[in-house]
Amino acid sequence: MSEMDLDLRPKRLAEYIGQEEVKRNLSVFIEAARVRGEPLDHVLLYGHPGLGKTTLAYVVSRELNVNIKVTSGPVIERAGDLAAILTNLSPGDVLFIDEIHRLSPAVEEILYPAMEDFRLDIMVGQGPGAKSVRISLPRFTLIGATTRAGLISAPLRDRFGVVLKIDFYSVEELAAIVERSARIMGIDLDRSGALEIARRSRGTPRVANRLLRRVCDFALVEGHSLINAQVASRALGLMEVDERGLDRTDRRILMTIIEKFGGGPVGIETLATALCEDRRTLEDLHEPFLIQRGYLKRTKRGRVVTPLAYEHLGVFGRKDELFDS
Ligand SMILES: Nc1ncnc2c1ncn2[C@@H]1O[C@H](COP(=O)(O)OP(=O)(O)OP(=O)(O)O)[C@@H](O)[C@H]1O
Repeated sequence: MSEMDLDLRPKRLAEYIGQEEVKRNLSVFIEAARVRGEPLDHVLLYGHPGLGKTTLAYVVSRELNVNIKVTSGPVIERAGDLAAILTNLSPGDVLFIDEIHRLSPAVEEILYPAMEDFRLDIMVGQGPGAKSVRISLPRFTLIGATTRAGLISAPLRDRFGVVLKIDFYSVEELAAIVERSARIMGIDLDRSGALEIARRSRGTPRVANRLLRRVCDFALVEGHSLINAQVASRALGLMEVDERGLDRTDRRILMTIIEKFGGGPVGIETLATALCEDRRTLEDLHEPFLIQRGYLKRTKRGRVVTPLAYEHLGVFGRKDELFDS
């Protein structure tokens, strides 16, 4: 992550835009932990990539006035890696594990007693001489993040006292995020420009800030000192982000289902192969947005495009047979 991203991150709960219910819940739990002088209960955050889960974990640690250690599921390969991280925490610290659903079963196993009783049971040595050693840990708060709560094993999920869903943002909230970022970056952006970027940001702050930067590059090269709706719209048009926020890949996904698979249903693996895209990219980055906006449906037999997709792409054909009869 670049320095810029870190600078744009809100530092306090009050600066974190949107997610009102999540913030309300967290502030109560944070306050209660503070009054009791105890660490915050373990928190599981779930939501699509780029919605600000990592940002929120930093905010929570700052509100608690403790250190945060950041890692991710795939990085912790062996039980020993996790043991090293846990034994280095100070009392009250936050441990943030991104993509927590990707922890290996062996690592998950040692995480359970660490979360529940703040102890580690590890095997030392091999063969008949091997013995289990118990180490007590400082009381810490685990914040786990995952793209889908369903990907997490039930025993792990049950050990989180607080489970919070981070949702897509509204256009108004994204406009506020873009305006805040523009202020920090010293960019002249008016309300119409902010709304134009927000509308095309697929409900996601990470996308909003990325589009803001690209629009800004465009304005610089074209010599516009102020970013308004017109400048933003032209720049986003050149980037092939359409007025409903679909990018080239989104349109390619819908078009491929229509042209190669008669509108669907088609399985995700087959679709990924036809598109030469990684299945995870499709599932994590494109599908949730297309489904949420009603362009795509997930059925038992695979993915199906909706009449809205045909309409948006200006394609006619199977639509009538499929949906109107
Ligand atoms: N609720 C918010 N309010 C204000 N700014 C936000 C908010 N959420 C995210 N941002 C901004 O959006 C930028 C992009 O978010 P970023 O990609 O860092 O999210 P993230 O926390 O890594 O997401 P996730 O962990 O959910 O994938 C951040 O630098 C931050 O400035």
